Amino acid sequence: MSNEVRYAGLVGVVGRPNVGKSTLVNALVGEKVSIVTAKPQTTRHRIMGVSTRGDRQFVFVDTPGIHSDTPRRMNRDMNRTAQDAARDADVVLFLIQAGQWNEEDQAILKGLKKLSVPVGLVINKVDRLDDRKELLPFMEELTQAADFHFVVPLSALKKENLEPLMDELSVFLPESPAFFPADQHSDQSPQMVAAEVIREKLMLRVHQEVPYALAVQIQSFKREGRLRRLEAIIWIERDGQKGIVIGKGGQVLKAIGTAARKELESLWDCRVHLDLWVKVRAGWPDDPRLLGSMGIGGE
Ligand SMILES: Nc1nc2c(ncn2[C@@H]2O[C@H](COP(=O)(O)OP(=O)(O)OP(=O)(O)O)[C@@H](O)[C@H]2O)c(=O)[nH]1
Repeated sequence: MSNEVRYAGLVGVVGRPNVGKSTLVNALVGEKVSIVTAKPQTTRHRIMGVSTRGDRQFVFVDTPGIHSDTPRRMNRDMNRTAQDAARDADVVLFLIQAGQWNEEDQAILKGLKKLSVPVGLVINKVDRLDDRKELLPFMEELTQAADFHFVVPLSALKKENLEPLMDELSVFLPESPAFFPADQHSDQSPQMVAAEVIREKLMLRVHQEVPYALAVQIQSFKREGRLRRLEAIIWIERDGQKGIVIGKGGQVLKAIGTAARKELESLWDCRVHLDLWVKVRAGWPDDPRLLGSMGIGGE
């Protein structure tokens, strides 16, 4: 049997922040392509995860959470990316959390109804329900609210019920040659991966003290045989945040650097030398040039 790809398409993944979009894409693709933290709004780039199975290739467009209020430029850019992703897709997965339905979900559904793209509903985090019988009335209510092409309850975290979702999705892939080689799982450059991994380690350690106002820019990236040498800048908004990110005697920054280096070494299977610098630029979330250089929107 030939394994050549005959059907390939884009699967948009939308949903309010923190419903588990990144976790789902990572689980479906089978490796970590998008960073996951417990803090909402961690996904900024339009990251693709690619899964090739036999003659079918699924390209997941893992979008930032769609937000209803958008006071700052960064959020506006994120919103636009999310909507573009949904419009370009062959099929859209609308993620919600089991047992929860709020105004944000409602607003996203309203936006999706305007698109002429088929939408399937994914009810994630079913493992958090005390009693799975609660799912039935919840599913019934939602299927009355909209005409979804399919509804799949699952747990992205526990990797439960993922196969039925892939079966549903495969019907929507148009006839097309592959977009990516079968062994490729992501369209991200190593620089983007490095920036995301560093930002994940940062968020895990300092997000309570420095909410959102953090960005990572890779300043230089060099390959020297089996070593990759990176210099990265951590941008913060205020001088007062420097101490938090650096920590007493540089301890916090050192821990972040070590954690990021170890993860990159295992991802890339080579040695990594990582230098981190902390710099202040007031108002960076409103600076289109800086955002553009980090791959977040920009004009
Ligand atoms: N219990 C449980 N937790 C989950 C499940 N899926 C995701 N989570 C958790 O929910 C949190 C948010 O997951 P993400 O995948 O980052 O959510 P997201 O929708 O991509 O979030 P944004 O990037 O902010 O848009 C993380 O702490 C995940 O571990 C699930 O099936 N069950």
